[in-house]
Amino acid sequence: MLEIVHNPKMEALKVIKIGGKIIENNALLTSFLEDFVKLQGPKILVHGGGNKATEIAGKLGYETKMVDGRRITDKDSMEVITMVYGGLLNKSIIAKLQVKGQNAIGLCGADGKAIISKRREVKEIDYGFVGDIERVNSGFINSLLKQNIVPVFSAISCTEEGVLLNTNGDSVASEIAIAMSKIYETQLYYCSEKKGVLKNIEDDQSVIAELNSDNYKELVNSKVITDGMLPKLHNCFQAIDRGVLSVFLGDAGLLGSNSIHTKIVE
Ligand SMILES: Nc1ncnc2c1ncn2[C@@H]1O[C@H](COP(=O)(O)OP(=O)(O)O)[C@@H](O)[C@H]1O
Ligand SMILES: CC(=O)N[C@@H](CCC(=O)OP(=O)(O)O)C(=O)O
Repeated sequence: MLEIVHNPKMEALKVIKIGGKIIENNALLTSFLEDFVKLQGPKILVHGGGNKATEIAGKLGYETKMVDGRRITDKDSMEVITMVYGGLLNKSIIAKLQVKGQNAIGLCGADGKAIISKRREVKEIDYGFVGDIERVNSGFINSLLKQNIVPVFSAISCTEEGVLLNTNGDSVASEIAIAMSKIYETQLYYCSEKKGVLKNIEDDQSVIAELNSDNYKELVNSKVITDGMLPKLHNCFQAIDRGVLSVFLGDAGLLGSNSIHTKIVE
């Protein structure tokens, strides 16, 4: 594995991802955004919104199919995704941040050619318009940070040919954090409905304080870690292996003081 030497002279950057279960709960979203606004220094927000996309698709008469926590995204679903993630959710979050005095700009991967991806190859499953990230335009993102504008990314990337692709929000956050690590000492935070990785999914207090890759593999094999937590933790360890200084998982209160959480360690 590549040895990563952190440069203490680099400025700190925080990349924070919030899941759809926080966005759809107004009280949770408001208290999260209050903590987010209070964070000093450069910061980037990434948001999901899977549940809202499923709800709106249902109202339009489209059925949603998920495989291993990933959405099968046909042409109709991709139109819903673009409207819901890139429009409704992204712009609502921006409006809430502006009211709290935080200047922010809402983006998807096509804006500023920020996140370029490739359509996922069809193997056993055809995921449709789903993208795997190839590169992140760290220079463009940094130009926004230097103007004290907070970039807020939805979970949409774009191919070189200009095709918008639905992209896992956790992967968007980790790939941005990895790319920005060349310029900043980057910390990555995943805020979801649970306080962290749980030893027992039935017990919300059973948070594992520190998780390394060996414990992680054991917990996957013993099926303690399942569903959306699988791709999330894969992204966490990718980030740590590829230059991100630290990674934390917690709930909507993760940015507040004294919150219980899981720290990913090497
Ligand atoms: N061991 C575990 N600890 C915590 N959550 C887990 C665990 N195993 C599975 N999960 C599930 O993973 C979910 C988090 O993933 P996901 O739904 O993709 O988050 P989000 O959409 O909020 O980013 C939790 O809500 C929980 O249902
Ligand atoms: C390819 C894929 O599955 N993309 C996700 C992107 C949204 C997301 O990640 O939302 P949460 O963080 O709320 O789960 C989806 O459409 O559900």
